[in-house]
Amino acid sequence: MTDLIHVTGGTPLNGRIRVRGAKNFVSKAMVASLLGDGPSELRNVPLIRDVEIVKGLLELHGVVVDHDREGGVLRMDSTAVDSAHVADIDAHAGSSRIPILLCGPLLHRLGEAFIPDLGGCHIGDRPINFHLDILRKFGAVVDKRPQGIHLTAPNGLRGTKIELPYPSVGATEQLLLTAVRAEGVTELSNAAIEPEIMDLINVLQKMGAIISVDTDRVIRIEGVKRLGGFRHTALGDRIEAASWASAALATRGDIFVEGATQPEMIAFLNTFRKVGGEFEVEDDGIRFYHPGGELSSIVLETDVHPGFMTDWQQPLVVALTQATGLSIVHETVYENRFGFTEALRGMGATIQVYRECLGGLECRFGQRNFHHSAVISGPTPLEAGEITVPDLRGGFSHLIAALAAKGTSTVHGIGLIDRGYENFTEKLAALGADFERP
Ligand SMILES: CC(=O)N[C@H]1[C@@H](OP(=O)(O)OP(=O)(O)OC[C@H]2O[C@@H](n3ccc(=O)[nH]c3=O)[C@H](O)[C@@H]2O)O[C@H](CO)[C@@H](O)[C@@H]1O
Ligand SMILES: C=C(OP(=O)(O)O)C(=O)O
Repeated sequence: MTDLIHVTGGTPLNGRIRVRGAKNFVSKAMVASLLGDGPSELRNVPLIRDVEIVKGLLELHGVVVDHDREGGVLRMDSTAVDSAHVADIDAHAGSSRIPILLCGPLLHRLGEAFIPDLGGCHIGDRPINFHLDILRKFGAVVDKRPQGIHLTAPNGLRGTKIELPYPSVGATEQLLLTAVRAEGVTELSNAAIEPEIMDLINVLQKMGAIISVDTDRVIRIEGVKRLGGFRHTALGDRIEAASWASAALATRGDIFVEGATQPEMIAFLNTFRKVGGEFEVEDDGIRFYHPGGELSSIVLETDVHPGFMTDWQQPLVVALTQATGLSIVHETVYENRFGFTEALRGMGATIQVYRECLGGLECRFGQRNFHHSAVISGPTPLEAGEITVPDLRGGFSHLIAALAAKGTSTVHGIGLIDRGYENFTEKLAALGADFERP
């Protein structure tokens, strides 16, 4: 298969598809298995590239992984974890952001860790200063080398008190994965509380950890000496669900997303309704549909949970090109997440990006040189284009634009989409899309 897809747009997407476990949880639960003495079993695992990447990382460290791909079950046995394979792990440089989360588990298991340069979507600088500050506070010694970061813990890891400058998802996970086996008590203030983090806490508690979460973003962990394995079914992927919902809206379609769940999508559902989309929540999923007539423009700010998440922003912006009036979107989580709008402009969308904060939320990017607000004027018919995928969600957004556009578009670099969307071409086919992946 080549890395491109030809899409002939203009057909509403109609039908039923299924989403499985969340990319942003499954990969972390896989890392958690490294902390356990016994075997772990994770169910509802999607076939996405990030799972393959983390499987490779675990295997490199001696974890025996059995993957029932169709059944979506991963069995991970970390009994034989024995070395950090410093040279080999370099092969994972640039693959995803997950390697940084191996620090705590490897320091506990081996007293040493080597982390190659990270990958992930290019939607901002994505520094790891919070991660390294956390690890240092636990007592780790961090040595930055040209090809990555080497960590040791000569005196073991000890519980600590930390306040995050910003409720970072990854840094909160870093702290959890390190604190559960550190000596003593750890307290984190200004923690991220995304549903994927709560499910990671579920996993860690099943393994034997003692963790409490207060309503004011404070997480407290009492370190324990050993953890066992876990058996767990991953929560569904609310980003994938929202992406298909946005595709239904942009193509005037009707999609039932099996596996989508309401509690994790409250903020998205509110916004979807304000734009004019309709939805019906069922026990096994959510039906998202365009009810006919015009869509409404909205004012939207992305935020940490329980706000409107940044990963929902890009697919929804495509639907907003079809709404009547001016929509304003203020991106407050990443400084550079509107790059994908350039291709949309090339397809006929009217989108202007601004350095200013167009919204009321306090944001870290306001007085700096980042185009992090967008004004979308609609409705604008979209014309087919030749597009190159910039990042995971931006790529899916381009796909939606091509599906909504008149004519045949060519989307290059769709391999990036496989990182977070399971079998998306099969799902497109099930929804009646007209496309060819040569
Ligand atoms: C694999 C995974 O789960 N990825 C998700 C995770 O990314 P990730 O965990 O990388 O995102 P963070 O929540 O850490 O990042 C949020 C903000 O904090 C900043 N920051 C973060 C860490 C740090 O050490 N220093 C720092 O300045 C980042 O640059 C960004 O501006 O949460 C994001 C926010 O919901 C999602 O968009 C990503 O899909
Ligand atoms: C930004 C994302 O992922 P990552 O952190 O893996 O780059 C995403 O899932 O949209």
